[in-house]
Formats: sequence, structure tokens, C-alpha cells
Amino acid sequence: MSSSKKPSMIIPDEELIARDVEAYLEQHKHKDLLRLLTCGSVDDGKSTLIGRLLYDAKMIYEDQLAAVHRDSRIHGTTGDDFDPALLTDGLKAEREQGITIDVAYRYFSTSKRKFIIADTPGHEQYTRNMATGASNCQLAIILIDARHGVTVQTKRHSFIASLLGISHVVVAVNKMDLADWSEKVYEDIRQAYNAVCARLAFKDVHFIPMSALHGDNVVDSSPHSPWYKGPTLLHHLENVTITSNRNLIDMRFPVQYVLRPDLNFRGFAGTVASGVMRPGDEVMVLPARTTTKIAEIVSWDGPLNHAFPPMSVVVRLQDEVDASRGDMIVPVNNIPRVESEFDAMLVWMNESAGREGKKYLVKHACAQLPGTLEKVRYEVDINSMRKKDPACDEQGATVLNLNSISRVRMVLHRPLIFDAYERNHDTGSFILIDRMSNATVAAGMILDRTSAADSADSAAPSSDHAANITRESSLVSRHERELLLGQRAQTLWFTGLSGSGKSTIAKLLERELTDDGRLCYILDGDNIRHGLNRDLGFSADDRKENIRRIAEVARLLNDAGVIVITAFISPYRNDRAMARDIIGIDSFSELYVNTPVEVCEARDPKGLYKKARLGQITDFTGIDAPYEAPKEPAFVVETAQDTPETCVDKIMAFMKARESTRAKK
Ligand SMILES: Nc1ncnc2c1ncn2[C@@H]1O[C@H](COP(=O)(O)OS(=O)(=O)O)[C@@H](OP(=O)(O)O)[C@H]1O
Ligand SMILES: Nc1ncnc2c1ncn2[C@@H]1O[C@H](COP(=O)(O)OP(=O)(O)O)[C@@H](O)[C@H]1O
Repeated sequence: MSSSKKPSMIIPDEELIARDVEAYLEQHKHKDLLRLLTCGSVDDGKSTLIGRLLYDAKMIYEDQLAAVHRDSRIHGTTGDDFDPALLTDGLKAEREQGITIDVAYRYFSTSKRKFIIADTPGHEQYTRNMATGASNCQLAIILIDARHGVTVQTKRHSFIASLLGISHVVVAVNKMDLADWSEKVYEDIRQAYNAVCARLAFKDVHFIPMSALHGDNVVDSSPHSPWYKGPTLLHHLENVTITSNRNLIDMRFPVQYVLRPDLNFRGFAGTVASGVMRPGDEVMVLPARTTTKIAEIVSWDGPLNHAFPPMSVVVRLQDEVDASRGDMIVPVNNIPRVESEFDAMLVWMNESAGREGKKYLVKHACAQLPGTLEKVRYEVDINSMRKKDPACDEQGATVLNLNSISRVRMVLHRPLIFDAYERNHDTGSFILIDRMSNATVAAGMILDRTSAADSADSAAPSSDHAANITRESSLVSRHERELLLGQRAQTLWFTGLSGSGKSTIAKLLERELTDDGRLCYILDGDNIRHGLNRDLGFSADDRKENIRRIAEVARLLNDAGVIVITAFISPYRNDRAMARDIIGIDSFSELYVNTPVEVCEARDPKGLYKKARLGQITDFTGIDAPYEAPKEPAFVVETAQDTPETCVDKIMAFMKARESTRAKK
């Protein structure tokens, strides 16, 4: 078997099976699982490598082996010798063509670990299978033929692996026997690949020179590479430390079925996509935004005190809540985005090109709905890993060709419940289906809002940085801080025109609340724009970013137990909805300072309306930039008829009434 050393606690499988089957099964149950994939160009030797790994690790049944020895003579590329590729090239068509054409999954285990290998195809047009096979893998083996070095396909597969969030990589420099086991050849490839990695988000990259066909450095160390002091492939796979890519923070439970066996039971069945759910948790059902608590979590084994991915469970809620397939149960103060527009990285996987402006079906964990490929922001130049202009057809229309990787803007016909891919692989990925042919044409990964489309020169989206960031949970909860402060943290979000009275009222309210013994803090437009947001102007995009950052700050302050009062024009409904989503619907109140523009202009406390009328300032809200009044604000402040003090009294009364209804709940 492997030349690797095993820790004394672990008894080799074959020894344990012979001695004590029960003990073997117990040991097997507790081994951790490593999901990996192999990728490389055609003929780099993926199937051979996997076959060799299985064979040398003694994972092949005798009858399988006999069949392969027989087949080697008929189909093999090795004369009468044993061809390990035939162990894995299961499909008849691929045997005949000599290439692998679909993702094949192989399962094997050693005394230390269990492994699932996705054998993905290397042929150019099969990037699709590569993208689908890779989506839940933790480690990628990138095969490079020592004679050819780093190719475009090596770069493409590496880019996709990085995009999919795989952070551990083994570069198998294969066919070293055909390169005379030259250390220089190996070193040159190492250098070339390291240059590729500089633009990708891998955490660790390990190089191994090998000959998969002859078994050098796969399971056993090779006598041909005395200059290589590292581990064999199997030893590395058994021992590499894998950082978990399971998200146990953001609880997401997409409802798959509603169960109603009798009038007394109504449960929602599904698989926990991420996070941990417990009975008693306060949850919200999206998209209805109904809040309730988890009453019970049940599995085949009876009631559970918690559930986590990928457990399939039935959830019963405390209140009679209407939810159906495609809805999602989430925590009240950590909800996903519910929006109809987003940016995504798209891998085009179909012969017929994608088109800017064309409608597709978007298939996502929670829904299947129509949407438009609104804009292609850029295409990735795989050779340089930088952005380039998207391709055009003869008529000058922007198109996405087979195997292209691009950043696009998607606009859906109705809102979708989703997260950014780097935060949640299940709720952050989707596929596009052509509505005429029904073919799957692209795989997409949704980007975080902060991932700027036009700044960086590197094609890798800026959310790649987030791939290296792990969320840290606190030992102190928001609830504990609220108890300490004797208040319920929340954000009072004032919106209204410039001069409507937001700042005046916010300041008086802060005074009043403080006098009432509450800890509160104002975030005001003018102040924030001098510091945190001094890089932002007044375009729609800048205002959106302004609101996003403020909402994030408000969320942090709320988490610290503080009551936040914001005074920003926040003229766009979508931006305010985003703020509500970031802060959490239960902590957010929209207060509309409803002062007509004529009154604001007459007040003109900063002389800005005058300047706007003279054309000295542009994009001024109410003059040459829009203000979208709230449709259902929690409270309306009428400054044209009430004095500032009356306005504040009324707001205090509203807050107290709201608090007492919440307390009764
Ligand atoms: N073009 C234009 N449009 C609107 N407002 C302008 C503009 N230029 C400068 N100002 C001053 O900036 C303050 C608004 O900033 P906000 O951060 O509240 O604006 S927004 O929410 O991002 O729309 C706003 O403050 P308030 O008057 O307190 O509302 C103005 O003083
Ligand atoms: N009822 C009222 N509430 C708030 N401000 C009022 C009221 N009546 C008159 N004002 C005046 O209107 C102006 C509002 O300015 P400001 O509070 O800076 O508005 P904003 O922050 O919305 O731009 C102030 O000069 C204030 O004295």
C-alpha cells in the first residue's frame, strides 16, 4: 500500500477487517470525507491517474481487475500491459473515442480518510461537466503533461476551480517518464503555474512529479525522482489539512414540500442548505416575510435539538404560516437578498452562443423563473487572466461563446431569494436554460454587491478576497447586550428630501431617547459623507453604495445593542429595501419625513436648492434627481404641519406602542 506513515492510533483497514469487522465499520464511520476532482487537458492522464490510485491502494475487486486485464488487450493503449485508465473510463463511447465525456464519481477509502473523486473531462467543449463536477469539491488535482507544460485549458480549469471556491490544489506533473524525469522540466512547470496562481484565490498549491501510468509517486515513492523530497499523491491526500467550506452561520432552509398528514400537523420538508437550526429559533419565512419560531425539527429518528447541512428534516413552525415549495426559512436577523437583479460570473457551456438582452430560464435552489441576460460587463481573457471586452457577432451584438467566462448582470422577472456564492454555494449558484431548446447553457455564481465590476484590472472578481475570510461568531449574543442595556436595539431609518427636517428631528429624538435612558446614536448624511463615505458622490450607484455601507454600520451598532437613528435622503426604494434586508426586517423602521419639495426649497437651510436651480450642483434630489416616496412607511412625519417637538412626541409614542405590541408577542 501507501508509503505513507500512519499514526499509531489508526489500524490499517485490511488488518482491522480481518480482525474485527465491527471495529472496522466504527473506524470507517468516523473518518472524514475529502471530495476532490481531477482536471486537465485531454490525454494528460486523469483516468489513468485515478485508476492507478485505486489499483495501488488496493481498492479494486478481483473480477473488475480481471475484466480490465482482458480489456487492456482490446482497448488499452499499453499493449498487453495493464491500462489503469480502463478502470475508470466506464462509458463505452469514451473508450471508443479515447476521451472521458461525462463526470464519473469514484468512491474509495484508506485507513485515514474517505474520498470521492469526480473525474471531469478535459476536452474543450466539456467545461460544462467540469463546472458541474467541481461545485462541491474541496480539492482539485490539476494534471499537467510534463511534455506540454501549462496550457490554456490548464488555466481555464484553474480559473473555474478558483471561481467555484476550491482552495486546495495539487498540481500533478504527469508523464515525467516521457520527460526523462528532468528536474528542470518540473521546475519550469512549477514556475509557470505559480504565475497563473498569482491571480487566483487558492489557499495552498502542492506540486508532485509523477508517472500515473507506471505508478511513480502516486501511492509509492518513485526511485526516478530522488530530487523530489515531498509526499506521494496518496500521502498528501490523506494528510492535507482541509479548511471546511461548510457554512454553519447563515441558516437557510429552502422548503421542498409542505406536509399535512392530518389537520393537526403542518410541516415543511427540505434539506438544510447552510447554518444550524434549533427549536425556539426566531425565523422568517421568505418571500412573505412572516416571522415566527421553530416549534419542532423532526427526522426519521424522531425530534432533533438541532439540524445542519446536509440533513433532510421536517420543520414545524409555532404559528400557522403559509409557505410553499420554493420559499425559504431563515433567521430573522440574517436574511438573504430578495432581489430581482444581481451580478454573476457565468461559464457559458453551450455551442449556441449566449446573447446580451436575451431571455433565459434561471434555475436556482429555490425557484425557476424567467430572466434577462441584461449586460455582459466583461469577459475573462483566460491567457492573461485579465478582463477583456466581450465578444461580438457579425452584426456587432454582444455574445457569449462556448467555454467563455464572463461577468454579467442578470435581471429577473420577479425577486429571487439568494446569497452571494462565496457566502453560500447552494443559494448562490444557478444555471441558465434556453427557453426554446431546453438545454442547460450556462452555470452562474452570484457575486457579492461589494464586488466592483470596473475597478480592478484582474478578472477575478473582488469577492475572491472573501473566499479567504471566515466569519467569526461571538461568544456574546446581541440579546445579552440588549439585556445589559435594558433596551431592544433597532434602526429608525428617516428618509426624505434635503431640508425636509431629517437631521433636526433625528437630533431631537436622540436627545429625548437618551433622556429616557436609552443608548442611541445618529448616523447622518453630511457627517458620514465627510468620513466613511467621502469617496462617494450622488450618482444612483454611489447613493446605493452609500446606503449599503450605512446599513452595514447600523447592523453592527444594532448588534452591539445600540439604537440607531439614520438621516439620509435615501431616495431609491430598492436601496431602502436593501438597507432593510441588511439590518433585518424586525430591527428596521422606515420613517418618512413627508415634507413637500416646495416647503424644502423655501427652507433651503444650506442654500443647495438655489445652487441646484442655478445649475451649480447637478443630480440634486427633488430638482434633477428623483425621490421615490415610501409606499408603506412605518411612520409618516409631517413637518409642514407639526413643530419639530410635536413630530418627536409622535415618534416616541409610535415607538412605545410598537414595543408593547412586540412584548405581547
Ligand atoms: N446632488 C445632491 N443631492 C442631494 N444631496 C446633496 C447633493 N449634493 C450635496 N448634497 C448634500 O448631501 C446630503 C445628502 O446626502 P445623503 O447621504 O443623505 O444622500 S443619499 O441618501 O445618498 O441620497 C444632503 O444633506 P441633507 O440636506 O441633510 O439631506 C445635502 O446637504
Ligand atoms: N417641523 C419641522 N421639523 C424639522 N425641521 C423643520 C421643521 N420646521 C422647520 N424646520 C426647519 O427645516 C430645516 C430642516 O433642515 P434639516 O433638518 O437639515 O433637514 P434635512 O436633514 O432633511 O436636510 C431646518 O432649518 C429646520 O429648522
